[in-house]
Amino acid sequence: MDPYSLYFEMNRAEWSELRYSSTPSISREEFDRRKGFHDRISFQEVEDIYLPLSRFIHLQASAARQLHEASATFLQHKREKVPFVIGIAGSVAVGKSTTARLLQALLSREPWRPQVDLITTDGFLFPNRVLEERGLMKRKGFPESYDTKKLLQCIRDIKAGKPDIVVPQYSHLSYDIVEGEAQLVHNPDILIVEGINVLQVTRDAKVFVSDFFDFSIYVDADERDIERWYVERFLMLRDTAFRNPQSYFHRYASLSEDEANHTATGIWKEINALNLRENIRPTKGRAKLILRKGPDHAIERLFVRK
Ligand SMILES: Nc1ncnc2c1ncn2[C@@H]1O[C@H](COP(=O)(O)OP(=O)(O)OP(=O)(O)O)[C@@H](O)[C@H]1O
Ligand SMILES: CC(C)(CO)[C@@H](O)C(=O)NCCC(=O)O
Repeated sequence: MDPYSLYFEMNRAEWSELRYSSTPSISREEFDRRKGFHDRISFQEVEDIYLPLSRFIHLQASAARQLHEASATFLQHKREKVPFVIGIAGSVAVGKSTTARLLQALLSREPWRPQVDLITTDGFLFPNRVLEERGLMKRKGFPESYDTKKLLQCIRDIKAGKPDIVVPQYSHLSYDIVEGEAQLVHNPDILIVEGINVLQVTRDAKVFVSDFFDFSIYVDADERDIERWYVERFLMLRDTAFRNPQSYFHRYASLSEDEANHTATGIWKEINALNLRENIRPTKGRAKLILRKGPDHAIERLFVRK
């Protein structure tokens, strides 16, 4: 079975042609001004890939709103604001957070000025205390390490338009849930849910997070490239965040480059690569859009569900 037969395949050149029908554009000045808007993403990448993508999602959201209005009129019900929910899945270190933050910024610039909120499923990991009790500290990111019931309830409530939904927060610095900290989601126009597990289904559940998605994206790349990005990020963190005594990985700050390489490769192989193969990559074919990156993070091919 060809897993891609359900998709329109487009290469970078074909996709980037779409930017000519994609308003509003963004100037170099605005791009430079909005630091943090793009992390390490190049202006070219935003112009060629992410502007048409924002436009494409805007189109999907508008169509969903129109359909909702038509249904409400037909049913003689008052129409309500229903958030358009987008899931972003993919491996650890493939660039989900970066893609999610950029899309959040671009979508909120669309002419209808939607309120776009972004949450990550990291906040639904069990706290380390629970993971330790259950012997799951080396299974962080695997399905059993998440409070999936709580995650489902939260997405369901947001999709139902309930106000002030509380999303727990995870800190990569302390490598744990931050007790007493929360993000409040107040009935946004668009909600982006980013996380390795957002397209997962389990045999024992009857409802899945993706049942509440209107659109979904899988960020894909060659496993060897993702491993390299993971190790590069680890090395970068060794020189920055790990230096902070509050960091769970503070002990890694004093590693030599070779030792850090070895440690990061070990964590990748023992935890994240296993999870990618067993639980994350098998969900790729459930996404409405697959973004396929090349070795330098540039998107080379896109697969859009027919
Ligand atoms: N488009 C891009 N261009 C250049 N670098 C990028 C791009 N996207 C991500 N990166 C880099 O790749 C690394 C991983 O990115 P990011 O943190 O967004 O991944 P993630 O999938 O959210 O990871 P995790 O699941 O571990 O939180 C980071 O060092 C980031 O700066
Ligand atoms: C929090 C997750 C699971 C997902 O973002 C990931 O970043 C993680 O911590 N994985 C466990 C192994 C590691 O430390 O990379």
